[in-house]
This record gives sequence, C-alpha cells and structure tokens, in this order.
Amino acid sequence: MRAVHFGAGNIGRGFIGETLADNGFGIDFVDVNETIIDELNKRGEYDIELAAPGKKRIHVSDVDGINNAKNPEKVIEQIKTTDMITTAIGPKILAIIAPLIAQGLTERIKSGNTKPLDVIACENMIGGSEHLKEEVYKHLDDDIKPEVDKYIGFPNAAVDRIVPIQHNDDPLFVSVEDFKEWVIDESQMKNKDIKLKGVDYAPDLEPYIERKLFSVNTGHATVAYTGKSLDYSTIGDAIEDPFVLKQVKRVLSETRSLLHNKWNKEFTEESLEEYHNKILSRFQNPYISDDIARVGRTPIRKLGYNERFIRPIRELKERGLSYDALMETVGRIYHFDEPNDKESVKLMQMLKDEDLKDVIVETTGLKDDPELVDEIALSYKNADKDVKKA
Ligand SMILES: NC(=O)C1=CN([C@@H]2O[C@H](COP(=O)(O)OP(=O)(O)OC[C@H]3O[C@@H](n4cnc5c(N)ncnc54)[C@H](O)[C@@H]3O)[C@@H](O)[C@H]2O)C=CC1
Ligand SMILES: O=P(O)(O)OC[C@H]1O[C@](O)(CO)[C@@H](O)[C@@H]1O
Repeated sequence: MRAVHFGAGNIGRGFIGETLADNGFGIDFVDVNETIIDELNKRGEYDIELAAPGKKRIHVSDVDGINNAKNPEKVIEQIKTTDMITTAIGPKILAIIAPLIAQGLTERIKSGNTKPLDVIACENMIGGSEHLKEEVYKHLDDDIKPEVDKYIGFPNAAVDRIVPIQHNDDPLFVSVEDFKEWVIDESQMKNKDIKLKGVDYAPDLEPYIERKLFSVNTGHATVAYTGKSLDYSTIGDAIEDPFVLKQVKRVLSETRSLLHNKWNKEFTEESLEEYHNKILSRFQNPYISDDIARVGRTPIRKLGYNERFIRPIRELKERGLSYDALMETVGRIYHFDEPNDKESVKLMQMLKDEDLKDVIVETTGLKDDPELVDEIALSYKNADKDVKKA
C-alpha cells in the first residue's frame, strides 16, 4: 500500500507519516522544501522522538519525496495508483495544491483505475477535506466530475498532536509530544476497507473537530496571545505565569459550556473537564519548547468567522452564555506584533491605516453583528490596561 502525503513538515512527518508507516504504507511526501525532499530521497527513512520521559524513538522507513514545484508530473503519476491521499500543509495552501490533485484524479480515472480513494485533509480547520474538495472540483472538467463523485471521497478529519518548530541538525528528525488523536468522518469515506490502526472513525466528525479546535487550539492560542502581551516568547514560560494560567482556564471553561450545551449526547461535563485538564498538562509539557510565534502564527486566519475564537463567541452569545474571557483574548490578538509573521505585519498595518471597526469586520467577518464588533473594539482598547493590572 502507498500514500501520497502533501506537506512533509512537522505534523506531516511527525504524525501522519508515523501513522501511515505503522499501518504498512510506503509514503510519497510532496513538498516544495528542497532540503527535506532531497534528504527523504537520499535516505528513504527518518526518526521521530517522543518528547516524554524515556524519549522513545520511532523509525519510519519506505518514504520518498517529490518536489511539486519542480516535478508535478511525478505527483500525478503517483496519484494514479495510490491507495490514499493525505495533507498537512496549512489551510491556505489547500487551494494552491488543488489543481495538481485535480489533474492526478483525472488521470487516475482516465487510466481506468476505479479503486475507491479517500483524500483526507489533516489541517486545523472545520471541514478541511470538504474545503479541499470544493477547490479540487473547480479544476475538474464537467465530464469527469460524476466519476470523481463515484470513486473519490473527501472525509473530514481532526488531528491532534503538538509538534513544535524543530531546531535539529538532521532536517528530517522530529520531536513530538506523546499524545496523539486522529479522527476521520467515516460517513464521507469511499474506501471503508482501509481502516488505519491508531485512527478513530466517527459517524459524524462535527462534535469531535469542534471539541478539538475549541479546546486545544483555542486554549493554546490563548496562552500564546496572553503570554505575548506579557512579553513571554515560549508557551512553557507563559503558562507558568498565574495570570496566563488563569486566563486559559477561564477560556476553556467558556468553551466547555458551549461544547456541553451543544453536544451533551456526545460529551458529559466530567469528560470535557478531564479532556481540558489533560490539555493543560500538554501545554505544560517540560519536554517541549514551543514558540509563542508558532502557536499565535497567522493571527488574521485565527480571527476568522469559523475559527477558534469568533465561532465559539458567536455560538455562546446565541445561547445567552458567557464569553468574557474569550473576548478578552480576541482583544489581545490585535496586539500580536510579530515582525516575521506576514499576517501579523499586515494586521498591524491595517490598524494603522484603517478605522478600528472596519478592521474588526474585515478580519472576523462579523458584518451582521455590530454589538460584537463594539465589544471587540472595547476589548482591543482594554487589552493593554488588563495586562498591566495583572
Ligand atoms: N504542528 C502541529 O502541532 C499541528 C499542525 N496541524 C496542522 O497541520 C498543518 C501543517 O502544520 P505544520 O506541520 O505545523 O507546518 P509546517 O510548516 O511544519 O509544514 C507545512 C509544510 O508544507 C509545505 N508547503 C507549504 N506550501 C507548499 C506548497 N505550495 N506545496 C507543497 N508543500 C508546501 C512546507 O514546505 C512545509 O514543509 C497546518 O494546517 C496545521 O494547522 C494540525 C495539528 C497539529
Ligand atoms: O496550526 P495553527 O492552526 O496555526 O495552530 C497551531 C496549533 O497547532 C497545534 O500545534 C496542534 O493542533 C496546536 O497546539 C496549536 O494551537
């Protein structure tokens, strides 16, 4: 069995690669990073280390690399016969790789390969594979679409494992946390014969992706933005500050109330509390050094309408539940000044050039909720004051 995996970065090598290899897959990693691709081809293997007591090593073999910028034909060739396609490349890059996936699927169908195939986007976003599907379909000819409908699935997925930016001499080596969770929406799969060990299959992914995004990602980003406002540069240092710890606990208690209200058949209050306590201990993992710049990266994306802050705020408001702590964190996002992060630089410039409320509407998509826009504006103005009070 072989898989084509787009994005040979931290989560690609450090989680998806590990799981596929453990299930007997050979992996064709697709990436534009020449160093990584060359090294994958030279060695055909790499190592993962668990950032936990004992520092267990995991060896991944039968891998190679394809540079999609230089050798797109080879990607198409592999898609023609592959058994699975996965991505961990970043939500915004999905639209960029979609034309190549469309070409590969077209060639696959035209070659007579009607074996069902699933394309699974493993990104931190709600509806990642469905979004990729929409992007791919924009590049398919009308006559091929019914065939793709028939044989190609785009099941949504949630992946959870903290893999910080790596600072190793070996460009393939990756240190990852011990915890891992990968859930795939079984109802959207076309090839149900391939069930990976180490992966959970859910009849409906929505509760699981929301639980993950509004817990791990909302919580981690809260530590990043609150920590940044207090001048910390790592998650580990920030969460040792009682003010930051209290803030993330308040935020998680708000998202917990939403998750329980919305998904009470799936999750009990106790199970959510246990889940959140586990997450806090993962943020405090002394074996991992994670940069605030990474966890807070791309702040404009993270302010999105369906993203980890605005969506829970909207849904808590609809239900008449409290979202004060989430709102405080949102105010701090607009102060996230990271000169190496293009979106942060853009956000800082927008705040200089435009009216504050226009920037809020543009970044959050809250054009129909002036009340929330006012609250965010106030939170932005209070953000400095709040922090000084701490
Ligand atoms: N790092 C983590 O802890 C987790 C990350 N994720 C998600 O996984 C995705 C990837 O994140 P990371 O692995 O952390 O990022 P990363 O930056 O380590 O990896 C992304 C890879 O995509 C490659 N890439 C970028 N543009 C490309 C293009 N046009 N064509 C081919 N390759 C391209 C980059 O060269 C890089 O190797 C993101 O959506 C993230 O939200 C999900 C769960 C955990
Ligand atoms: O990849 P994004 O969406 O920028 O967010 C970074 C997130 O990835 C993770 O490392 C894993 O989900 C989180 O810890 C962190 O919140």
